[in-house]
Amino acid sequence: MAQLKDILYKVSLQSVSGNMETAVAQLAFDSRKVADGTAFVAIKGTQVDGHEYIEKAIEAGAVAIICEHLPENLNESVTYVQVKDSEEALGIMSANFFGNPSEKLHLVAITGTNGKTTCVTLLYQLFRGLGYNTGMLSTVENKINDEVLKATHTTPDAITINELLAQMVSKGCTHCFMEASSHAIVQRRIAGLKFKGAVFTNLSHEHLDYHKTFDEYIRAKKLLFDNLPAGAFALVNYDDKRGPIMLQNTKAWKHKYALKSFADYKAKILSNTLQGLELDIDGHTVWFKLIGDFNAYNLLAVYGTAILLDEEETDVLQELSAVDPARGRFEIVPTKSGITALVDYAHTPDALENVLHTIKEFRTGNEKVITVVGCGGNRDKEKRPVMAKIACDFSDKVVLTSDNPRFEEPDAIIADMQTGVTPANFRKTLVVADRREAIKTAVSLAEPKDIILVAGKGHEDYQEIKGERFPFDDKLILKEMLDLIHSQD
Ligand SMILES: CC(=O)N[C@H]1[C@@H](OP(=O)(O)OP(=O)(O)OC[C@H]2O[C@@H](n3ccc(=O)[nH]c3=O)[C@H](O)[C@@H]2O)O[C@H](CO)[C@@H](O)[C@@H]1O[C@H](C)C(=O)N[C@@H](C)C(=O)N[C@H](CCC(=O)O)C(=O)O
Ligand SMILES: Nc1ncnc2c1ncn2[C@@H]1O[C@H](COP(=O)(O)OP(=O)(O)OP(=O)(O)O)[C@@H](O)[C@H]1O
Ligand SMILES: N[C@H](CCC[C@H](N)C(=O)O)C(=O)O
Ligand SMILES: [Mg+2]
Repeated sequence: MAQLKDILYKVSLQSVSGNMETAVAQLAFDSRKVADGTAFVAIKGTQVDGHEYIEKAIEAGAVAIICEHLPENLNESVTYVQVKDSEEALGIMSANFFGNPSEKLHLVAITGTNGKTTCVTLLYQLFRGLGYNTGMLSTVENKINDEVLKATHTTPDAITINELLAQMVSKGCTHCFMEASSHAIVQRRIAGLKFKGAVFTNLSHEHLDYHKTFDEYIRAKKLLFDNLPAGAFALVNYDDKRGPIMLQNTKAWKHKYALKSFADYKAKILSNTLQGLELDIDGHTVWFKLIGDFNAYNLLAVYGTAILLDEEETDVLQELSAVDPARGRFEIVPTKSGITALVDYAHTPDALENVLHTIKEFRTGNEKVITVVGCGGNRDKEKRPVMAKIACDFSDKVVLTSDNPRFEEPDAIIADMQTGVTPANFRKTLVVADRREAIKTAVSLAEPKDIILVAGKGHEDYQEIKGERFPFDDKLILKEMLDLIHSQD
C-alpha cells in the first residue's frame, strides 16, 4: 500500500479534488482490471477513450481517478486528479508505485526498426556469461535470470515493465536490457524509467499505419534519446542515415558504431558463411555464431554497449563469440534432405531484403531460392507491395500467403502485395492463402540443394485471425512437411 501523493511524485498535476493521502493498493489503466483500492488512469486509446470507463472503474472499487478531463459528476468518496498527459502520468506513477526499480540496476534500451530483439538477446546472454544476474524484456520472451516469462508486447505497458523490473531487483539483477518499440515511446510506456543508456540500430519503413508519416516515426525513436539524462550513454549506428539525428538533442554521452563511417566502435567483416561471421572488432579477430552482414551491426552494437558498461574488451569478445541468435532469426531447420530450410522474422522490407541478400551471397546459382511470405493484417499497408517485390527480385519462386490477417481478409492483403509484382516476375509467384498449405507447396517445389525461406513470423507460435490466436509455428510445420515430402531423398 502506498499513499496517492507519493505515487504522484514528479507527475505534473493540473487539479485535485479529494484526499491525496488515500491508500492505493494497485494501479490500473483498464477498468476490467480494477479491484478495491485501485488508482485508475484514464487513457485516450486508438480504439476507445478510457475516460468513458471512469464510472465502471469506480463501481469496481477504484479509490482514485487520474484523467485528462474531469467527469461532470464527481463521486465524493473518490479522489480525482487531473493531469495534462495521462500516459506520461501512468509511466511515472508505475515507477513510483514499484519503488523506482530502474534506478537500482543498469537499464539499457534498444530501439530501431530491426535488430532490437537480436541485440537484447545477445546482451542478456553476454551479461549472464560474464557472471551477472540479468533481466531482459523482449518481443520473444521476458527473462529474470533463467526464469522465462511470457511476453505479449515488444515493450510491455508501464505497470508491467516496472513490476518486472522490481522482481529483477528483488532477485539481485544488476542489469536489464529491454526493447523500446516506437509505439511504446509514443505511448509513454517508458516514462519514469531511468536509463543507463540507449542504443539505436537502424530505421526503415515500418508502422506507418500508426505513425502516419516517416518523420513522425523518426521523431518517436528520437524521443528516447532526447529524454536521456546527462550521465547516460547514447550509442547509435552511424552508418544509418538517421544515426546523427538521434544524437542531435540528447544530453547523454554520445557514441557511435559503424562498419563504414568513422566511429568509436568499428568492425570489419572478414568472412560471412552459413556457419557464422568472422569479424575484426577494434583490432581483434573473432568468430561469431550469427549469420548475415546485418548481424555484424548487431554484434558491434552489443560490443559497444558492454564496453560502455565498463566491461573488459577481451572478456566481452570471448563470451560474445559463444552466444546464440534469438529464436526465429535466421534459424536453420535441420533436415536430411539436402534442402536448406530457414525461418526468419523478417516482416519489414529492409529485413526481408537483408535476409534474401545474405542468402544470395551463400548460394551458388545452381539451386532455387523459394520464399514464403505474407504481410500482417491491420498493420502498415504501404509495405505490402514493397515486400512482394523484394521477395520476387531475390527468389526463383515466391509463395504469397497470410501472416496474422487479424481483422482483414487474407485475399485482400495478398492482392495488395500483388500490386508490387511486376509482369516479368508474375510467373514466379503462387498464391496460397492458407499458410500451412503455402509451406507445404514450397517444400513440394524444393529439390535437394534448394533454399526455402519462410519469412515474417520467426518465433511466433500462433496465427492471429479475427481476434483469436490459433497455434501455428513455421518451424514445426516446415519440419513436418520436409519429413513428409522429402524423407526418401
Ligand atoms: C495500437 C496500440 O499500440 N495499442 C496499444 C494501446 O491500446 P489502445 O490505444 O488501442 O487502447 P484502447 O483499446 O483504445 O483503449 C483505451 C484505454 O481504455 C481502456 N479500456 C478499454 C476498454 C474497457 O472496457 N475499459 C477500459 O478501461 C484501455 O485499457 C485503454 O487504457 O495500449 C494498450 C495498453 O498498453 C496496448 O495493449 C495496445 O497494444 C495493442 C494490443 C497492440 O497490438 N499493439 C502493438 C501495435 C504494439 O504495441 N506493438 C509494439 C511493437 C511494434 C514493433 O516493434 O514492431 C510493441 O511494443 O509490442
Ligand atoms: N541490424 C539489422 N539490420 C537489418 N535487419 C535486421 C537487423 N537485425 C535483424 N534484422 C532482420 O530483422 C528481423 C527482425 O529482427 P529482430 O527481431 O532482432 O528485430 P526487432 O527490432 O526486435 O523487431 P520487432 O520490432 O518486430 O520486435 C530479423 O529476423 C532479420 O531478418
Ligand atoms: N511487432 C510487430 C510484429 C509483426 C510480425 C508479423 N508477423 C505481423 O504480424 O505483421 C507488430 O506487431 O506489428
Ligand atoms: Mg523485437
